[in-house]
Amino acid sequence: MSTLLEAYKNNPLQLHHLIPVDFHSLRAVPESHVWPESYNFRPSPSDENFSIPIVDLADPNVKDIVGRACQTWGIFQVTNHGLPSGLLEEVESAARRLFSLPTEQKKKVLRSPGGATGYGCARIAPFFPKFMWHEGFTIMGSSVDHARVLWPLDYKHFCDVMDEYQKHMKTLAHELFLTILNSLDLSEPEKNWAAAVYDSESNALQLNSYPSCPDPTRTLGLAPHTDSLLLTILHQCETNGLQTFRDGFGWVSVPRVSGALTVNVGDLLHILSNGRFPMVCHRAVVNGTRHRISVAYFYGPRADSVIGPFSKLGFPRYRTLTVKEYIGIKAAHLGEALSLIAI
Ligand SMILES: O=C(O)CCC(=O)C(=O)O
Ligand SMILES: [Fe+2]
Repeated sequence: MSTLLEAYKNNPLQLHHLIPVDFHSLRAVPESHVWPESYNFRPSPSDENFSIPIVDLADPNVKDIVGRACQTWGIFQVTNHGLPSGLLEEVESAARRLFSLPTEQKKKVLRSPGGATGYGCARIAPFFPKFMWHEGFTIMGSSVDHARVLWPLDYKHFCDVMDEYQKHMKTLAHELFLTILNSLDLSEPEKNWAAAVYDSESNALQLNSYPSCPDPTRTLGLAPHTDSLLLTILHQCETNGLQTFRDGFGWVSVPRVSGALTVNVGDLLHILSNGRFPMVCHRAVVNGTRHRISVAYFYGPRADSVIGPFSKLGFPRYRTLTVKEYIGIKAAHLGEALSLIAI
């Protein structure tokens, strides 16, 4: 758990990068949130032969299918993931309840400048010239301290839903991680070692809110980034908005498939795979009429684990370092982090 917290403490944010504007009071997109046209928010024209893989986790060949999806795209959607029915709807409605609170109330649980949990702008904000049409709420472990402030008499339901969701995400993420390890050509000891050492410890649940926007073609919900840990499992609730960058093609939409979850490779898994799994640069666009919610679960290893390319995957492209060190480099350099550890 100390991973993210320590890295963030050393890279505190300024208040203007921490407090989202009151989106509901805006009738137009303010200059501060207008992004240059070079960001071109429209995805490349869709092509049926060029869409994100959908993987049925009950498929007997799941190991090969997931391995191929990680290598070709680094991002895929999963069905038959075993989440109890109703939990996806419950987490969405709990998130909506939070974001529909008055701004002054949400600010009572504002993330501290060097903190990791609570309400605020996306952590990547300082790396970009414009502000994002986004507000977020980050949970690591229990959400009870913040929920008690938000709903002094009625916080339990929110906490129960978040606990239950995290419990199921942890199980699913670990299963996916084992499937991915099995798909790689590793020795048995190396595989077993990785499965034990990298079992989830540094996890975070990120609730994202993208209020409906008067001019969605001029602003961005979440700027292009890669996720830092091993794997991310994303629930896009109701409204599309996620896009992923594909070399030689451009931005590709990741349309939501009802009941499916989106999985993407994070930086640490890219490093472990010695670059075999591509970096997954992605972003979120906003909607003109709908208030979009997404819920991201970040799955990562213990802070003190040492991470480096698996020895069977060729000459190492990255140096070996602790997870804590990598997260610190990412917090200070964002998109440059991987090149800073390249050999
Ligand atoms: O909202 C989305 O579709 C993307 C969210 C995301 O990339 C993140 O939380 O890291
Ligand atoms: Fe992300």
